[in-house]
Amino acid sequence: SFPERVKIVEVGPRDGLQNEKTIVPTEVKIHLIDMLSEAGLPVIEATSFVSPKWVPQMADQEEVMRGLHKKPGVNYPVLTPNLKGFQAAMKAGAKEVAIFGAASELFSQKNINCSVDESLVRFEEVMRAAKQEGVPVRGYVSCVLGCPYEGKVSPNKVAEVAKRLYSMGCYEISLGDTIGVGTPGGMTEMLDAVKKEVPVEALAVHCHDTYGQALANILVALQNGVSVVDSSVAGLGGCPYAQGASGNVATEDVVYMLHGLGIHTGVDLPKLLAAGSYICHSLNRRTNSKVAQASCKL
Ligand SMILES: CC(C)(COP(=O)([O-])OP(=O)([O-])OC[C@H]1O[C@@H](n2cnc3c(N)ncnc32)[C@H](O)[C@@H]1OP(=O)([O-])[O-])[C@@H](O)C(=O)NCCC(=O)NCCSC(=O)C[C@@](C)(O)CC(=O)[O-]
Repeated sequence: SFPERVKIVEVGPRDGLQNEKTIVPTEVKIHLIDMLSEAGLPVIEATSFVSPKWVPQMADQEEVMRGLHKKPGVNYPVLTPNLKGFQAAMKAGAKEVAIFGAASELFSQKNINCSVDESLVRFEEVMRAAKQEGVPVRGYVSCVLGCPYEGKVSPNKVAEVAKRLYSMGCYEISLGDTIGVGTPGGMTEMLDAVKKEVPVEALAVHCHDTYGQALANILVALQNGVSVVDSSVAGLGGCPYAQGASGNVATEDVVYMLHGLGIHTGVDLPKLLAAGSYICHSLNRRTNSKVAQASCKL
């Protein structure tokens, strides 16, 4: 059986754009976020407070936060890898943050320049500060179904990192198939291990679509009781520290599948398609959403 309602976490403005080679103008990012909120998305990850030397595309994080038109009832979380990022996010008016760890040592080193254990110490600092400010924190675990540097990742390692993030106070744990290598069997095995440590109500899946497996993996996650799905409008994206990782599953395709299953999302598909078309036009690139491609031909 499937959940009646699924919360979609739109990560296009952050995960989708962070890897674009040419700097996307701040006003384009803001307009995209506003179109996504108008389309009914309840959570839009807006930007990240990371080092501009590491991810130049996110260097305008403060302007984005100040420029977007906050729609009542919509959350605009931002990534914060450390206390410095958290403090900058608070100054820019963020009301929710996300910390991002990994189930793979090498990925952690490449992505945030520290070991998994060191990252958890940094995240504890962010968590303490967030608790003081009453700010909810989401936790990511990357490489849950494979790592670009280590290959296979053990479901037990994923469960251990997820548990640590949950125990420190993350209200939701997003399980990232960073390079989109997973298949439904691997997703089931990984979720079985994680569900022993973290209640399924607190889990989200974050699937990249590199091998075309994302919708199948999401379907399996829904059958396992997961009711939060991350996705990216037009299937934008890729992680700058995961070579060859293509975009997230397209939000349009997730919404189409969910609505087809009779699952409520609150998202208006035509408005979402318009947001996807806007950003593809601005970036001069083709959409990765099959639903958007099909809708253009209709
Ligand atoms: C984490 C650090 C900062 C460590 O980087 P570091 O070099 O180890 O940090 P440091 O503390 O030694 O500081 C070095 C310099 O960075 C500055 N700095 C330090 N912190 C910040 C900050 N928060 N904001 C702005 N500046 C910062 C700091 O002030 C200093 O500046 P300098 O003195 O050289 O001028 C770095 O590795 C970094 O920024 N990494 C970015 C990683 C990233 O954004 N990756 C993509 C997102 S994760 C992802 O896409 C996966 C996900 C979430 O989508 C899920 C999935 O698909 O799996």
